[in-house]
Amino acid sequence: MRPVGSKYLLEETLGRGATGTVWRAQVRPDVQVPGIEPGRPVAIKILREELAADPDVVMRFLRERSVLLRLTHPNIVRVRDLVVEGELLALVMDLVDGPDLFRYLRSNGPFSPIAGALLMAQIADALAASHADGVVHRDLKPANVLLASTEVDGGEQMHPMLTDFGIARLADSPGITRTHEFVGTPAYVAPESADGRPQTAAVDVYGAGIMLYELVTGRPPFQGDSPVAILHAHIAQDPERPRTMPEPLWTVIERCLRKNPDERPSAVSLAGALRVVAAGVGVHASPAAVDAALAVGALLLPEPRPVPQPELLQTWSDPTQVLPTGGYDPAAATRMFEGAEDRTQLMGSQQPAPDPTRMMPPVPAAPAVAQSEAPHPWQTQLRAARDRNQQTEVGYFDAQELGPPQVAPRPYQPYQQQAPQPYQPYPPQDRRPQQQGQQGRRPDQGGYAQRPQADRPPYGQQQPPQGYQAYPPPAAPQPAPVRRPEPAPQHRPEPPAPRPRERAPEPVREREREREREPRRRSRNRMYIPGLGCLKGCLMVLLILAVAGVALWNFTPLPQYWDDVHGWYDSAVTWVRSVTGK
Ligand SMILES: Nc1ncnc2c1ncn2[C@@H]1O[C@H](COP(=O)(O)OP(=O)(O)OP(=O)(O)O)[C@@H](O)[C@H]1O
Repeated sequence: MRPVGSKYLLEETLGRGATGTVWRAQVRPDVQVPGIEPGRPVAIKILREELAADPDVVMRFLRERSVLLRLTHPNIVRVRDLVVEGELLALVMDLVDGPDLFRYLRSNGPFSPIAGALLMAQIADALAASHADGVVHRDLKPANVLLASTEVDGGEQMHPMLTDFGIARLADSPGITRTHEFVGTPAYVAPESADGRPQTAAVDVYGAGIMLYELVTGRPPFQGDSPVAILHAHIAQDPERPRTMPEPLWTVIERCLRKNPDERPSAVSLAGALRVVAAGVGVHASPAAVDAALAVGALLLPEPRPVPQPELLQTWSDPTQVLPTGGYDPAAATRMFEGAEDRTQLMGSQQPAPDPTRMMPPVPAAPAVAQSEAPHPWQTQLRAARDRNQQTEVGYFDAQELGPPQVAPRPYQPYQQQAPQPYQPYPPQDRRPQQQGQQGRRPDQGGYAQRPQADRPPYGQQQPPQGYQAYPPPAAPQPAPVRRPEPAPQHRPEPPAPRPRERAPEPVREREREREREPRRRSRNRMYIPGLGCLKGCLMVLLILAVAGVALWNFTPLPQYWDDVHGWYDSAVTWVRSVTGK
């Protein structure tokens, strides 16, 4: 077993992501770590060297450790320790014995609407808890949900656990992303993140909407040939309702995927709404449950105006201050900072403005880069997007290679203009796992869709909106559009203030400057030919075989053997002929 830091022994690699490698590990026998029972295996995420070497990341790591350590919820993978020793930056977590949701989806196919809604409700619970604690996840995706299996009533039930809290924030460091990089996963990135606008808790709700869509359909709603195209789609495209998606579930997804973060529900209301939907789309749902599900739009209330959290703001305005850590004494981590005044000074000189969203304050700008030199957020975001759609991206993306957007922004279409898609019952071959012990029943046993439309009260008489505009039913023609039309070429209607792009300097000089200060740039394949690697391998094997054949023929007695074999063959033929007389 390989020692790591002074307290842990690594056993085996569990997986590798963009931000680090996760190991199965255990505490050294001679060491006591509060919260970790001796001998209990743990998972350790060792952050990439590049991150660990960045003073800003280290500083964030130290400042956020108390928040991460106290983040406790049944659906959140518990962080037990943060290690900062020398060049090592690592998070010690509870080990979850089970696949991640990404892998599960790939091997088992999509979930039924009920199972998907119930699973996401638990993830929304975890988000609600973390948002209440001032932590935005920022990289919600199936790969960051681990599925532990728990025993319930003698059977196994999947228990989703959200992991990787804070990692996206750590990786989104000026030192790391200074040269126009982007942290996130293109398929799950909220429009405001792609656009370089402030990220609040609403980015997680957007990610939850994307995940929910993917859970029940098997694919995310926005796709494209490249990360750039996907980012464009997040900003400019409206999601389309799949024909088999139950109306209440679509209402929830559509609200989570609103382009305007203020129109998205809070995580708390999302969790509640999903449970109402799960209870009302089952085949044996009671009429009252069906009605409640149909009126779910009224439950999707946005985040109330957040109150600044004094403790967090205080900590953030004074980076040298350490929050109480709830019994845990991360002395090793703190020691690392002794004598590192420069870093502290650097952060201290950038006091972030209090963030009214109660979330962690925005990433401070790199002091070395003057505002006038800063690239437009689009350059920043798009350059960083790379070719893998599912992994968190911390990459370099050259704006010169972007060219025009690959997904042409669609003109806005009010919801009512879309062809109404009648609700279809779930396909009978639905084979998705149902969460045991929940209200959900197999969809193929009749139900939600079979309730006559006439039984339902008219929409106007359903639960009134509670301080938030209810989403109109897709089938009912409404004269007024739900959302404001947005002019297609500019993705946002407002900006009264000049956009950063307009303030950006002349692009050629900008690119030259960036090239000078971009030591980490790697060469990129300009063209990707599928199967080229395999073809090259085959040709190489053929070449080696040919060379080996020539060598054998010329430098061994093989020709002699060949002549002998020939001779034997001729003799045999002659003998056969003489025997048969032919
Ligand atoms: N606490 C844990 N217990 C068990 N396995 C874990 C734990 N955390 C992560 N893993 C496994 O380790 C692998 C890598 O995790 P990691 O978070 O680095 O991957 P990722 O989410 O794909 O990466 P990234 O978010 O950086 O793109 C995953 O396959 C996951 O299943």
